[in-house]
Amino acid sequence: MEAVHFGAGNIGRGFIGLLLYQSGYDTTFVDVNDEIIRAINEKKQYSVVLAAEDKKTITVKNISAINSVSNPEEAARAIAEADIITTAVGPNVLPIISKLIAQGLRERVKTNKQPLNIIACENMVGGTKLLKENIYQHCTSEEKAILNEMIGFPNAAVDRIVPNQTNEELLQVLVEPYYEWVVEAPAIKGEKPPINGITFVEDLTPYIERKLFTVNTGHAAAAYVGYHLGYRTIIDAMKDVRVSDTIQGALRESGEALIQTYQFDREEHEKYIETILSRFTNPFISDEVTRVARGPLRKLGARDRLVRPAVMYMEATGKVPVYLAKVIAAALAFNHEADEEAVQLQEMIANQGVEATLQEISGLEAGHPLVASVLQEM
Ligand SMILES: NC(=O)c1ccc[n+]([C@@H]2O[C@H](COP(=O)([O-])OP(=O)(O)OC[C@H]3O[C@@H](n4cnc5c(N)ncnc54)[C@H](O)[C@@H]3O)[C@@H](O)[C@H]2O)c1
Ligand SMILES: O=P(O)(O)OC[C@@H](O)[C@@H](O)[C@H](O)[C@H](O)CO
Repeated sequence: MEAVHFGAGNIGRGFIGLLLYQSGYDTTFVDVNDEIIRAINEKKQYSVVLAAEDKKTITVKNISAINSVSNPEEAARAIAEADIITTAVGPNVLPIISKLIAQGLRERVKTNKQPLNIIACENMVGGTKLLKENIYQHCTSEEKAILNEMIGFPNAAVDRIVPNQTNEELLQVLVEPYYEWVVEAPAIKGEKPPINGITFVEDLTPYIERKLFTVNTGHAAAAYVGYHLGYRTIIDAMKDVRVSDTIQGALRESGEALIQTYQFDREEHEKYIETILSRFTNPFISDEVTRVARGPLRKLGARDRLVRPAVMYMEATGKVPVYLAKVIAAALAFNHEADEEAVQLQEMIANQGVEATLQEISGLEAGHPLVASVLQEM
């Protein structure tokens, strides 16, 4: 079985690539980072180390890589022949890879009548849907009609903390032992992809929202408040009671919103929160706050981990969140110079003020009580 995976980064190598290998796939990574691409083609394997006491190491084999910028024809050919396509490139990159995928699918449908599934493994609601919409922008109505029959676009939720890597061996990747990959079954075309480790569900919405508004909301709280207080890593930030109190409060608020919206069992949800907090304090992982805080414009978006659970909380309880407002305020203050979105955010604030900036990024209308609550925390 042949897999094409876009993005040979942390999640690509440390999670999706590993599961594909363990399920019997030969994987072609498509990326733009020439150093990584050359290393994959030269070594033809890499190790995944589990961040736990025994540092269990798994060798991932049967891999190759293609540079989509210098060799798009070869990448399109791989897409044409693939049995599964996955991505872990970041939400902002999905529109960029869509033209190449459209080109590969166009070649594919001329000769290959097998159904194919494309799964975007990104931290967002509706990642594969967004990718599909972008692919379809490059297709004619006739092509779209054919793709509708042959290509499945299931949305997915992925969960595994994979920090930025600084290993002597370039391709080696350290990952937490925990993982969850949930895929929307009704959108699949043909047989379900035989990937060990995927949980197929009928309705993904509660799963992706529970993950994004608990794991990523809590993580963002640790990162933005931690950055503000001068911490470099998540684990160090978590030791500060001002950070841990804010996380607890933010997860109580997002938890209330999730429990009331999706009727999750309260006790089960509290256990889920505990598990997540223990993952943030895994002593074998050093995760930089700037990685977790990356892309504040995306993270302050209407459907992302801060504003959406805050609005859901207001809809569910009629109250304005306090802790989520604190985290949104800390996110607005994120000014890390190496982060393009942070630089852009600070320029927006300097030009038009905090209130107008928050409204523009989050889509909250003027006079929204959440805006006032955030401004109080600045
Ligand atoms: N790291 C985590 O803990 C984690 C966990 C769950 C989900 N995610 C999600 O997975 C996705 C990837 O995150 P990551 O941490 O692996 O990031 P990363 O930066 O480590 O990896 C992204 C990879 O995509 C490549 N890329 C960029 N532009 C490309 C293009 N045009 N074509 C092909 N490849 C391109 C980069 O070179 C890089 O290798 C994000 O959506 C993230 O939110 C990350
Ligand atoms: O990848 P982002 O930028 O959406 O979010 C940063 C982290 O919160 C994220 O990568 C987590 O480590 C991951 O979502 C855990 O499953």
